[in-house]
Amino acid sequence: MTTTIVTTDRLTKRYGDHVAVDDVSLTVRPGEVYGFLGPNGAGKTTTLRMLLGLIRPSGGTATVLGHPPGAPAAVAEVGALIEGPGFYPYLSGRDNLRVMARYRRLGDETVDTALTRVDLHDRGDDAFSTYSLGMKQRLGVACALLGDPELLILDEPTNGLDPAGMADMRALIVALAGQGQSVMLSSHMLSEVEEICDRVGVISGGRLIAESTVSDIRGASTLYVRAEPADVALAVAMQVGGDDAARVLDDNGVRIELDAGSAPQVVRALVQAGADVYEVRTSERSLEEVFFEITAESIAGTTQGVSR
Ligand SMILES: Nc1ncnc2c1ncn2[C@@H]1O[C@H](COP(=O)(O)OP(=O)(O)OP(=O)(O)O)[C@@H](O)[C@H]1O
Repeated sequence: MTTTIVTTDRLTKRYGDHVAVDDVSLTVRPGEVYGFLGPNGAGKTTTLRMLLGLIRPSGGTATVLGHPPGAPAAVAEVGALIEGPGFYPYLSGRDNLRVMARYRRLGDETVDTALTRVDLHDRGDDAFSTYSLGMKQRLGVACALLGDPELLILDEPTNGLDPAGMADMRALIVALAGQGQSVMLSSHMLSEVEEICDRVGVISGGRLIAESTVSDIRGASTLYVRAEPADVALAVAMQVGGDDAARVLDDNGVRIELDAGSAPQVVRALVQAGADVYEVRTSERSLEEVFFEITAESIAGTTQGVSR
């Protein structure tokens, strides 16, 4: 059995002077949903295209299911939805998939299985042009599922979908992972992927700046305290959590970088200091907040090195 599904080692792609993907080393493990996150232009699609063997790296290496990208053994076991699949508008969804299946020398039965897995079986005989955007995107996933590949690579699968379409796509990805498929998907919509990914890699300006589980990346939960006077609350927070752990928020609340277990200690200290405590709760940073923090730090740290 393969112990890693995808590994890259200092994978790099340059276009002239521009480094689109810069020394990226990442790992996708069996059975996981891996979110590849980054703002527009971060290098997600370029990385995925290298993993699919569609473009050649300028440096570094990648292994997909134990093979070099694009090797026949890798191609046979990877299904991809990248940059909008091209379908014939006048053919039915089923016939579009049959065209693809025959091209890949797969039997027609794989078409029915794929249509069922994306919940399009009942609409399979309707023309592609009559499909909603969400259905078109699901047909793209069905196309990637032909031949039951071990790994699915989905580039921005929720892009352009309405909230209901996004929810359907999320549920589909979770269901596929539940059936044992490893999934690597890219997104710039963090709120989208935090619910469904086991681990995420964050890319910014071509560099992988974090790779971990969603909860590790989000970090420890923090305590939010609203007490008056605010300056007393801040002093207490600094005393309990240390000078750098506490700050006053716009609403006069105080945020303390302490785990939830410290709440009783903080409340006791506030009361002893004569503060009136109105609210104490734990607040987890959303992935969105963390993402902006770490991408901003990464951009600030590399601005001098960025060529335009
Ligand atoms: N063929 C190319 N020639 C020159 N530059 C390119 C080429 N392909 C991509 N780039 C540049 O490489 C960088 C990364 O692009 P890429 O499409 O991988 O980003 P992305 O993270 O997928 O962004 P998006 O979410 O907008 O698709 C961008 O600055 C892009 O302009």
